[in-house]
Amino acid sequence: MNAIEIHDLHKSFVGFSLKDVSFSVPQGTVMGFVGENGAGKSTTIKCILNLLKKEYGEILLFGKDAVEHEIAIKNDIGVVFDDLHVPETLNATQLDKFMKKVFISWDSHYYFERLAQFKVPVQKRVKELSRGMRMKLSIALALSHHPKLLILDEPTSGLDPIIRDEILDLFLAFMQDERHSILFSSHITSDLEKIADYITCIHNGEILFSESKDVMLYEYGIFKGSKEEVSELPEHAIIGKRYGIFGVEVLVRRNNINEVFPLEKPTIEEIMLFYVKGNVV
Ligand SMILES: Nc1ncnc2c1ncn2[C@@H]1O[C@H](COP(=O)(O)OP(=O)(O)OP(=O)(O)O)[C@@H](O)[C@H]1O
Repeated sequence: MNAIEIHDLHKSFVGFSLKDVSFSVPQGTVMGFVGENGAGKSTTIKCILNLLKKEYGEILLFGKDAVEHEIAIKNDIGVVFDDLHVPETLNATQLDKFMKKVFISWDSHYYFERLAQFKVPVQKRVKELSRGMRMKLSIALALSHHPKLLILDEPTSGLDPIIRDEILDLFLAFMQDERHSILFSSHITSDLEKIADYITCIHNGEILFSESKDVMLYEYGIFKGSKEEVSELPEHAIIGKRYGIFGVEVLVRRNNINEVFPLEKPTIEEIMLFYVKGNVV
């Protein structure tokens, strides 16, 4: 089963639209969601959560229509945005009382255990917490009603590498249960390299690719050479080209290329850059 299934999602603002966005997050997997600033990641996530009304298209969560079954489904979802959206004057203990009223499955014991594990002070008001602490509190809040799906919109942005690593470990621990799934939007592709099973890339409101990370890293290769050498590559194998002072870099699919061409292994960031900025002419 798919935790998330999106078919032909369309949503317009003045000067921007999501155009027939389709992709799925299989249950038990982590989907990395990448794209430039303004590509449409948050808009897609807000449509999934019904915080924005879609114009057309279908969004299924655990096989059920996300709008029709919104209230029942919300109990199975934990959400982390890039900042904590709760009243700033409350502390973590007061937030526990509030969350008990929101979620029937709210687990105070589990919540305070996570806060102790993350070393989040429970009496400090939200506005007095550092950014890393706020994000850890946000994650404790998202996890403590025992969701099956986490939807994360840039949860590690602006955090130092040590806290980011701790937070990624929390998500990996969450994924120990094979029924759990994560949709993880991020600009930090190295984070996704660590935890994602699939990568979906959006550009100008359109999905460029949605593929298995391992397959991508195995199937794609970068050829570096002169213009003459590059002209010998079969056109249909070329996904993108970047011209530099020392020659041309070309992203290709390995199985379309003769073995005589030496290929380097790309990173997710490079694959994304070639798709978005790579000029094929
Ligand atoms: N409520 C809104 N009203 C009008 N335009 C909006 C609204 N929300 C988003 N947009 C526009 O939609 C486009 C996509 O924005 P979105 O926030 O989805 O991008 P993003 O991929 O999440 O970007 P970032 O990585 O910077 O967070 C942008 O051009 C943005 O200005």
